[in-house]
Amino acid sequence: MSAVKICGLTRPQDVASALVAGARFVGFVFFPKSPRNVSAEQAAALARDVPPGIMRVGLFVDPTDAALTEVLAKVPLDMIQLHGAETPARVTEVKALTGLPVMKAVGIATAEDAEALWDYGLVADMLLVDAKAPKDAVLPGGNGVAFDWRLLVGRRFLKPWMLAGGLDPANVAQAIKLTGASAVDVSTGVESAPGLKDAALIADFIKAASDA
Ligand SMILES: O=C(O)c1ccccc1NCC(=O)[C@H](O)[C@H](O)COP(=O)(O)O
Repeated sequence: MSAVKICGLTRPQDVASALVAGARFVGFVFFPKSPRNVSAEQAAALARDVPPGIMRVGLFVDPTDAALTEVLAKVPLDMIQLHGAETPARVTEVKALTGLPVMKAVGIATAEDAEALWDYGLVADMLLVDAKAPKDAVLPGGNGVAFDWRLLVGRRFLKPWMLAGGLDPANVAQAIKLTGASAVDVSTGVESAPGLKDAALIADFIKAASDA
């Protein structure tokens, strides 16, 4: 049974759908170019109704210290997700600055990309193994693109990790079986439109992940 993170939540009803269906992580995107971007005030309202034990994850892309501090002053987050080009040293800095666990996203397209997982595993608390963004993409993640999951077969990880990238209710069981992922992350695959989650797709996704 894999734990599920539903990322890019923007509406109270979507947070409720994720919680009712059994999500263990909920993600809020702080990246103005994203259709899933939320302000600190919006995120604070969304995060307030999340019960203890469910991880509230704030997703940032190459954030400044000031940006992190400003959001954390308003939003009760449990984990920081770094989804930009942050170096291992920056991951360490963000952990120290925020006092929160950090999950570092690593984009994978080739076996060489996957090698970076080792260095980030030395410093991050968790790894998000995601597809590398397409060259012309505006967003560094959340593009609904999958990578070749066979690149992970037999790979050892230094830290707990989540599989992401182009997952949906139809393919998540196969992805879990192939990679052995004990946690999975989805955004696009449970949306009716960018930034708008679909309750039935969320429920189908979590059931498929739980049954895998
Ligand atoms: O979702 C966004 O808009 C976004 C913007 C900038 C960086 C990352 C972003 N999303 C990442 C995620 O939602 C997930 O952590 C993951 O990559 C899954 O995305 P998807 O392929 O859409 O399921």
